[in-house]
Amino acid sequence: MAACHEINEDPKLYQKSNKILLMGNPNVGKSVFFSNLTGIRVVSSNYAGTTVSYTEGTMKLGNETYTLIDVPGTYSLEATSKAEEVAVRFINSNPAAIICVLDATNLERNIKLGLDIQRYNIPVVYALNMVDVAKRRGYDINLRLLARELGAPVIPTIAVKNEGIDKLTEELQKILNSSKTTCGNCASCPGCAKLGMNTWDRAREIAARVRIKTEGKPSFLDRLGNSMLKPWPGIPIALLTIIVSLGVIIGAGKFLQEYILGPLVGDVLVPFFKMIISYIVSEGILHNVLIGEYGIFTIGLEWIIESILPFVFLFYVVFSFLEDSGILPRLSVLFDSIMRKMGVQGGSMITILLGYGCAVPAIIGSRTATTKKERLMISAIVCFAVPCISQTGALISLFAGFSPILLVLMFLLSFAVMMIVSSVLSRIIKGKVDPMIIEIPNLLMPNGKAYAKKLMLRMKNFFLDAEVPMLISIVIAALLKETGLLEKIAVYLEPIVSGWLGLPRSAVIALILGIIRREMAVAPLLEIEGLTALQAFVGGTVALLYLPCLSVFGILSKEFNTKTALAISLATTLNALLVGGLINQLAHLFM
Ligand SMILES: Nc1nc2c(ncn2[C@@H]2O[C@H](COP(=O)(O)OP(=O)(O)OP(=O)(O)O)[C@@H](O)[C@H]2O)c(=O)[nH]1
Ligand SMILES: [Mg+2]
Repeated sequence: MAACHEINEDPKLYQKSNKILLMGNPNVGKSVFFSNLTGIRVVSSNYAGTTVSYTEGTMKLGNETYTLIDVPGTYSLEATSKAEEVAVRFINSNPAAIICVLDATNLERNIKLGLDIQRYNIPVVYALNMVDVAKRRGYDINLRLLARELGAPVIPTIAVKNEGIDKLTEELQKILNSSKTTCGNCASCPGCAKLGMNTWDRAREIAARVRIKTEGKPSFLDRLGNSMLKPWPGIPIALLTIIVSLGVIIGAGKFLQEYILGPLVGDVLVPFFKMIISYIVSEGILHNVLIGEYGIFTIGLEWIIESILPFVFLFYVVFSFLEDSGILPRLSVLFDSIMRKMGVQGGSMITILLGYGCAVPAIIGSRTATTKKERLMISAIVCFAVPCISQTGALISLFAGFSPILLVLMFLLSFAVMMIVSSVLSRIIKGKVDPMIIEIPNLLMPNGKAYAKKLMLRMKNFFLDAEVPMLISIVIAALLKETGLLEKIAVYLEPIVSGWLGLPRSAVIALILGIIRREMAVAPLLEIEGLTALQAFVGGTVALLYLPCLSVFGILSKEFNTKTALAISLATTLNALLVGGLINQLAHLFM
């Protein structure tokens, strides 16, 4: 999903009239509301900081059309991160109204933000979301009292089930049509009467008054959620989660590859396209680009559908479950001390894990980091040592012909590189990393519909954003081969490719195409006959550590600057060639 989290900061949007802002603390359900109200699918996950830039959509209320904006979550209106800066900029941009989403299970800090927003004198309606989880935890909320304190309507909602949305839009319409704003300084409403009081104290006091305890025992999910935070049984559960996740991705992926997609490609699709295209296009370059050795309909289908797709699909099946259940932030707490050794805080683990899907959303996701140093550290770690899932799929396919131990060794090697690179960078990069601040969300059973929609969104993004550049790189491969250019380039790179890395000369194409897409640094190796286990390992190592693809280069330039993107690209390439070459040379020395 190369560019699926594309950010689009259009300054004109801040000036637009008729804006309605969806605001609130992180992880309260704003993006689910946004999808429900606009019909536009955006990613929502059960941890703070899913939306780090905004998304806009249109929404009709009566005869009026409004621009609804999914604003990044914010704990306060004093921006402490890049994502929060966006929220503050929006509230100061003269919106027509705000839908402030409150999490019923975290009343104090949600009411605190609600009170802060109240002071802006903008028409607001509060959605008290996650009332189902509050009920599970054994309490209700006195809505009338809360509405009185906040000086605006409060509507109970369960966003994932679309409950309460109609009532919410009805109230929204009413407040937009009335001239009354939330709270001026009227001295008669409870809010203004207590204006002198510290907002935190007021929020605490209101939360205590509106919460009504209904029944005793916490549910199984709440008890499990709490115990997962302690080393016992948290660490065994975490390890089991990791093993099961990898087992599903690799095991089920190989099954899909071997028994379903492999035969589909090899026995049905490739012969079918070969037959049709041979009939239409006669021998020549076009014929070879389409169905030749590096043809789109031969190798393209094989690499994309057979070697990569099963792993991408299963990665998102597993990862989306981990995201929506609230397991990931719990893993971050348990692994905080390891992450600290790498010079980042535990919470950044989620962002780095995102990189195992694709580096682009991980780099954008680093916007939630509270210091520039941490943002740079996360982005660099992802570029240096985290393979994207397409590349992992290609690596699994490459090592399938040898031993699964190679795959384990490759991942151990990437962790070692990650530790070394991060400890060096944490010394080089100036600045500081804040102590861990991570919000632990409720443990949730993912909502089936929301989960399926997210999976579909991610697969759609994979096909649109990742596969187009991959097809382009296959065309380039075919052209390089057909025009004889590949041979000419290979001569220049031979000392590195064959001399230093010990790879066959034809592996040069992997280094060229790897610039466009990460998995393309591996895929051509699948086609080389007679590759030894050592060559496969060295080739895989170079590919894994090699420079990030073009989309990553683009996002690094955008999020930081071109100098940073160039520095990271150069450093990763040198590192890849150095480590790959050393493995080859040492292996020859000892074997
Ligand atoms: N049980 C339950 N889950 C909900 C409800 N609303 C949202 N969720 C889940 O809560 C999680 C957070 O939802 P998001 O829409 O990503 O939250 P957000 O406010 O956009 O979060 P940020 O983008 O991080 O600020 C997701 O896993 C949703 O599926 C609800 O009413 N009940
Ligand atoms: Mg969101």
